[in-house]
Amino acid sequence: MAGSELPASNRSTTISSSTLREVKVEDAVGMVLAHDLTQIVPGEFKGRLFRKGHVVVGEDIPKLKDIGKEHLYVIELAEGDLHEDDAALRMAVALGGDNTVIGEPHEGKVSVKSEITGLANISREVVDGINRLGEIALATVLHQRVVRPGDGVAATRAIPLIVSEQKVKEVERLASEYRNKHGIAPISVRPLRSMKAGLLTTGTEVFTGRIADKFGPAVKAKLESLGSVVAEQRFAPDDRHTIVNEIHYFLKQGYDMILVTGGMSVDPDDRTPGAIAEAGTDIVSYGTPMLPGSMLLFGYLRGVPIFGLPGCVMHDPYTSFDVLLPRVLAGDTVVKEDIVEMGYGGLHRC
Ligand SMILES: Nc1nc2c(c(=O)[nH]1)N[C@H]1C(S)=C(S)[C@@H](COP(=O)(O)OP(=O)(O)OC[C@H]3O[C@@H](n4cnc5c(N)ncnc54)[C@H](O)[C@@H]3O)O[C@H]1N2
Ligand code: MOO
Repeated sequence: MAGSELPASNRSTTISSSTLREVKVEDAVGMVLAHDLTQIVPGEFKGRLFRKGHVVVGEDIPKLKDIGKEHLYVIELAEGDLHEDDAALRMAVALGGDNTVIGEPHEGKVSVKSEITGLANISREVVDGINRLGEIALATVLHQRVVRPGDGVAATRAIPLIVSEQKVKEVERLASEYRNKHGIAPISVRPLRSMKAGLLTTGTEVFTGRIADKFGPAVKAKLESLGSVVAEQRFAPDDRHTIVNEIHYFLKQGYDMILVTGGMSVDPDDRTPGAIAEAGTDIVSYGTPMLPGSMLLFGYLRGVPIFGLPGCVMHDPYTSFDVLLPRVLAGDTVVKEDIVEMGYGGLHRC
């Protein structure tokens, strides 16, 4: 029942059986705003100028005109329809789970934020299924991304001002189907365990003191930023036998993880991959399809995760180590297919 032939002040639109009636801003004094109104001043401000529920007063009129509003809506919601804020909120409540917190509706949007440092668990299947429905939108970070307290993990949004409740019920159905099947919400954050690592730094140039060690501080900082520690660091020359012995020493100490740095590439003095294998490691992969970090080795030595860390981990903030370390800390068993999948989207720097 769109009435475009009527004067603007009387114009109304019907969505499902709800009605949106347009009122000229000059006639809107005393009226309650039906939704948040946004102002954008590039480089200065983007946000809510007026909040849903605000009662319009005379001095609002020039401000409303400044943001391009000549008319405001009066909403008469029909049974079975939802206001954008309520739709976005119900979606977020249905989707958000462990270690997430849901924000207040804002301009038809609700954010789901992380409460902890952890690994985002995002079901791509659920996200795509929801975005196929139309009229509603769900944007998320990538699955397995490290998030910090307060980081956004997802945001829900209603596209029109009024959304059929059926759409939201379908979101709720998809979310609860996922929860029943996987025992976790489709959008959640998995905590990281605190692990103690043994760190072996190889390289004759470092062992003999020709150059100062730069790997130790870098690896310690990476672990500490995720709540773990390097419990002990030791040094070895580029000698396979010594490296094997040092790895076995760490194993005996009962550390949760063993890290070996340097000597991971193609030179004759690069003894680390051979030594890790000789120590008895079940190698999941030597080589990862990600740059930087392509020469990384990952395996398990009697169940203990062991990494061979190539040179770039020393100086690059985001390498294959920064992808795999949080997976290990989250308690995942890393398999070959996890490594295979790192190549798609894995080019960060070369
Ligand atoms: N021809 C090829 N060259 C390179 C390849 C390749 O496949 N073919 N791979 C490249 C990649 S990727 C990496 S990463 C680097 C280095 O790999 P390595 O792990 O073998 O590193 P190193 O040879 O042991 O050392 C390289 C460089 O870094 C210095 N270093 C090592 N450890 C320390 C330390 N603890 N503190 C300070 N500095 C350290 C070392 O002295 C060397 O200057 O290889 C590429 N090349
Ligand atoms: O393993 Mo290299 O570290 O890709 O740069």
